[in-house]
Amino acid sequence: MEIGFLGLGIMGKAMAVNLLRHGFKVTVWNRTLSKCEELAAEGASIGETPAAVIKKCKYTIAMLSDPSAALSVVFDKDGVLEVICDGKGYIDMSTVDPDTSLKISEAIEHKGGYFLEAPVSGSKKPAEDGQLVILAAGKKELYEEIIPAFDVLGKKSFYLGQVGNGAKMKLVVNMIMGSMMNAFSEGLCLADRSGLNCQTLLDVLDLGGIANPMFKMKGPTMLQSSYSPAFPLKHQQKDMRLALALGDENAVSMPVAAAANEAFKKARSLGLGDLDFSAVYEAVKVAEGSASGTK
Ligand SMILES: NC(=O)C1=CN([C@@H]2O[C@H](COP(=O)(O)OP(=O)(O)OC[C@H]3O[C@@H](n4cnc5c(N)ncnc54)[C@H](OP(=O)(O)O)[C@@H]3O)[C@@H](O)[C@H]2O)C=CC1
Ligand SMILES: O=CC(=O)O
Repeated sequence: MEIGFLGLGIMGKAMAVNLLRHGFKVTVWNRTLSKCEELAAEGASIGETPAAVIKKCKYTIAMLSDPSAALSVVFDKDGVLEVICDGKGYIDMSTVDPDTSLKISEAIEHKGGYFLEAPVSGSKKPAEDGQLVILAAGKKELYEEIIPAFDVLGKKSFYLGQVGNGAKMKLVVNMIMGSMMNAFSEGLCLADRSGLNCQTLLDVLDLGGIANPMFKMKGPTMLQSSYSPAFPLKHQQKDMRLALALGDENAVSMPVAAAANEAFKKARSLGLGDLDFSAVYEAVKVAEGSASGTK
């Protein structure tokens, strides 16, 4: 199966490498074209534009930063829409809002192409290990045809029905994750400020009912203030913002998520947006520091 791949960031690069290592022929494109070289060394072909990739491949996957990137790659000059046609499939695995996905889906189907949204849960390591959880929605036939690739990229795929449902599911999951990361950061801060040993807190958490892989993986690096990006904080804040918009639309009150979003915004304003999302701990520490200073 020949697959096109648009977007070679943290996730896209790992996913494209996985496909190559499992015998897929892959043609890649990235806005910063130099990033394609590493993939070429793994055996990928390079497409000069998104349109060139679509032209060459029956199926093309996109893994881009946000709604504006996802729209730009489809609608701009030399974009997907210029050449997509009958019999071609476009699978957008970026985390975007349902409206963005729907806009892309309608434009592609209008040209005779097939569309699937398929955002993923799981970060850099699961992407490298082919252990993502895939949240697909859209054209069922395309979902069935692309399963061999999904089987390489993920440990489980869900087919969720109409376009928008994959985006919504992903935003709900990441809204919960971002809120948890904030509660965790506040807990670490409270333990520290009240004279407890934070490593002991991690050990206690890991043995109880709220043990989870995220606390286990991020806790030790957070205690070392080490935030090499697996999931960039700016993307987590984008997901909180999009989840809150979904809440607005459905009149769902989400005060916990709204507070978490503020903390991620604060972290961005401190220049932490390109670090891992666990760097929100630094923003929480700053907030707690100024609060205790005014006591
Ligand atoms: N990292 C993670 O743990 C996870 C991320 N996600 C989601 O996956 C998506 C990708 O994440 P990740 O790989 O971490 O992000 P990165 O920031 O590492 O990569 C973003 C990619 O988008 C491209 N891009 C950005 N803006 C544009 C634009 N205007 N036009 C064309 N291309 C553009 C970048 O190109 P360039 O190299 O030129 O900048 C790059 O290839 C995001 O939606 C994210 O929320 C989902 C699950 C986990
Ligand atoms: O979107 C991020 C993730 O870890 O999943």
